[in-house]
Amino acid sequence: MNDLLTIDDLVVEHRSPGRPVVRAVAGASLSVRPGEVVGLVGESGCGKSTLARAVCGLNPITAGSIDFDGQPVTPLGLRRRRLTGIQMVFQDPYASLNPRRRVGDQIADGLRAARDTAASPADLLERVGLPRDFAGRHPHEFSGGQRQRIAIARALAARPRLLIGDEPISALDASAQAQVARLMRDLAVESGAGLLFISHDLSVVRLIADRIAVMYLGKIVEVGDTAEVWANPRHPYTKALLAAIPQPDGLGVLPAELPGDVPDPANPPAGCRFSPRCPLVMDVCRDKEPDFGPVACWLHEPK
Ligand SMILES: Nc1ncnc2c1ncn2[C@@H]1O[C@H](COP(=O)(O)OP(=O)(O)OP(=O)(O)O)[C@@H](O)[C@H]1O
Repeated sequence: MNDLLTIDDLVVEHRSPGRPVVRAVAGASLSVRPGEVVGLVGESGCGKSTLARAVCGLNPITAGSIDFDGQPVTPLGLRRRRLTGIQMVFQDPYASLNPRRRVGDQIADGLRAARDTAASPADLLERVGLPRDFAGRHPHEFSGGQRQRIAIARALAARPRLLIGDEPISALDASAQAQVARLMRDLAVESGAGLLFISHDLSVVRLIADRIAVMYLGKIVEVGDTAEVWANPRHPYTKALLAAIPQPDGLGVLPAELPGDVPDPANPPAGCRFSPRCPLVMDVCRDKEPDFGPVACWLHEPK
């Protein structure tokens, strides 16, 4: 099946006056097929949001390309973006929903964008597991999990072919996290849309994703089928992320044997970006960047 989304060697830089250029995405490649759920994981600051925003046309591309449905994605206005069939669900549903408007009216915006006259906001609320009569209420009347369901209903109303969740569960209570993640997966798959699900929480991504892509300092360092990556992580960074999961004080915390913080993307290390923190570092790692997939590590160079 053809890809719905193809990201090829994407570079996205942030430039602000008087500050060094931040290469937040530094040559990342990734694809999503229709009906496929791809989980994008990595620590805070590794460039996940910048990548997602570039896919939506919200961040200009410095180099490389993004194709959606065979067409290049370029920075677009909101109206055009709706028409392209990409919808995003953000981390904080309270910030992304308008507090002054009834939720039914906000969902109706999406239905209008898709020129959908058959469905009603109440139908969408039902699809995300909420009572139909919530349509007349305002966002502040709901819990975080309910608000995120409303944001998902609004996104779905526009009939996206690609749904992007940018840390959509990280602001929710633990009890709501897996439910909301599963809901996004079920609704995307049911409608044949692709889902790019961004999270620093590998254990939730494991529950819903067909494939996992691991990002480190602007690069995808490993991509593979979820079960395979989970059972046999190959990049030392993926291993470290997985090893961090059982820690009781939170997920995504690197284990003690991995030294140092994530380096500054404005001043990345030479060679492999992970080399200063890698327990298996070799000489070649400090000299040459491993610019290949599916595992960008000199220990796993393709033959
Ligand atoms: N508008 C901006 N101007 C300058 N630097 C930016 C801007 N937005 C992001 N950055 C920097 O780019 C890098 C990647 O940020 P990004 O938000 O994409 O990462 P992330 O993985 O999504 O992190 P988080 O999970 O914390 O949102 C970070 O170093 C961040 O400080």
